Amino acid sequence: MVIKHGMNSGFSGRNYMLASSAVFRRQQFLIRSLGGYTDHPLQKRMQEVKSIGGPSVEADAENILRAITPTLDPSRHKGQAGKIAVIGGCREYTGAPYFAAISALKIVSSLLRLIYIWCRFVSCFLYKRCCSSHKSYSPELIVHPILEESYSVRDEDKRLISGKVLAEVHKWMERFDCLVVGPGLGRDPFLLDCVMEILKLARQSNVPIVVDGDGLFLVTNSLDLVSGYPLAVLTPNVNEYKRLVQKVLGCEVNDEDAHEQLLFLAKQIGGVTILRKGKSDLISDGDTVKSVSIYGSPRRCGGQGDILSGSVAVFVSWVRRLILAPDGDLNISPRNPTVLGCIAGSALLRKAASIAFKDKKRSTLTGDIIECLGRSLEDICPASR
Ligand SMILES: NC(=O)C1=CN([C@@H]2O[C@H](COP(=O)(O)OP(=O)(O)OC[C@H]3O[C@@H](n4cnc5c(N)ncnc54)[C@H](O)[C@@H]3O)[C@@H](O)[C@H]2O)[C@@H](O)CC1
Ligand SMILES: Nc1ncnc2c1ncn2[C@@H]1O[C@H](COP(=O)(O)OP(=O)(O)OP(=O)(O)O)[C@@H](O)[C@H]1O
Ligand SMILES: [Mg+2]
Repeated sequence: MVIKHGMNSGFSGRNYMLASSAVFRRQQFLIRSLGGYTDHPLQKRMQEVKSIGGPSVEADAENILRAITPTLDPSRHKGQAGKIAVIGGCREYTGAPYFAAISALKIVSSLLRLIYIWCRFVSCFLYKRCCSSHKSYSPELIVHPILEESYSVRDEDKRLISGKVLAEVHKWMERFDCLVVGPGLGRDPFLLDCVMEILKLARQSNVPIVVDGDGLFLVTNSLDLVSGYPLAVLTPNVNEYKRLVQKVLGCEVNDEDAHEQLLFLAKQIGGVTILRKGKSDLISDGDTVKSVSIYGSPRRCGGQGDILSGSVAVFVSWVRRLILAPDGDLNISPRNPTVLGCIAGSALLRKAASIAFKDKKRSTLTGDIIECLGRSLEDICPASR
């Protein structure tokens, strides 16, 4: 089987050798772990996935979601539906990475159990608090409390500590199907330096990355981290988008020409995929613009963006697997997985939000929406199909 490269064209010399061997190892790993993923409906779903490029700006989101979602197959074992890592969390924001991780876990149901959260490690006391809060939210989450903030580390120890963090992440990197970077990460400079190295490592290993929350603060100030990487997805909210537009385009957000501006922004960042969250979610990879306007919820409780980032990560990894499947069509543009994943993630979240709102009205909270993810998925893509 021939696998097309070309996703890391920015590497040269020794870096290229290192990167390409990491890419090769990772592709081999993905193919090995695809066992059981070559079900008969795969061909049909591949055809459906290819039909995304229609002329309409409004995406055929529910059909895309159905085409991407693997059938439930008793012959599969845990982890075969994908492994997602969420890198985020700090003393203030323990909720955000949890929302992202539990959403990914709920969507893949019993097929995925390996979710990793890297949350900040400040001291034994905070380590216990941060770690135990995640564990008590859900014992199914696997938590790696390894990140630290500046004030808990002496200057002379910083190199050593960041080396240890990277070594720990490196052990797992090639097994991940997607990283979510940034929910509740905070803005501590030392912490962000470590995450910067993790992003570089993910890119060298060809792992898709969904950047959200404070991860967007980081990449907006260091665009090289994602620029030209087709497996990067940025999911800015209204403030994060404004900062991105100001930094990259040097102007203000223009809602009159929202589609053109988004297209240009994605192009300027070298073809990354941007999902601009709002009344309609707008998605562009610099080549095309799609929108998802499925009715959601008028309630704007904090945490819906975190659900979205976890959902997008799952769908991006599923499209990638479809593309890399031994019987799959490897000619699909490498950019497509991220656009398709964004469309599906957005559709799922918005439908879940609308179901939750019907029941809870003004008291709808993020937890209520997470509880409706299963029904949302079932409504669009029944488990019995
Ligand atoms: N329950 C939770 O733990 C939640 C945490 N969240 C996290 O909260 C963080 C902020 O997200 P928002 O959507 O509020 O971000 P926004 O950028 O929309 O708003 C944050 C506001 O606070 C300011 N700000 C934040 N940190 C600052 C700092 N260190 N120095 C100066 N100004 C600062 C920003 O400039 C902005 O005005 C993200 O990491 C996000 O993931 C949200 O996801 C909501 C849920
Ligand atoms: N005005 C709106 N009307 C309807 N839906 C919206 C609106 N704004 C956002 N959404 C939906 O809510 C989801 C989350 O977007 P939001 O702007 O709340 O993200 P966020 O601020 O990053 O959230 P978080 O609090 O998790 O950080 C989006 O996917 C979008 O579908
Ligand atoms: Mg957010």
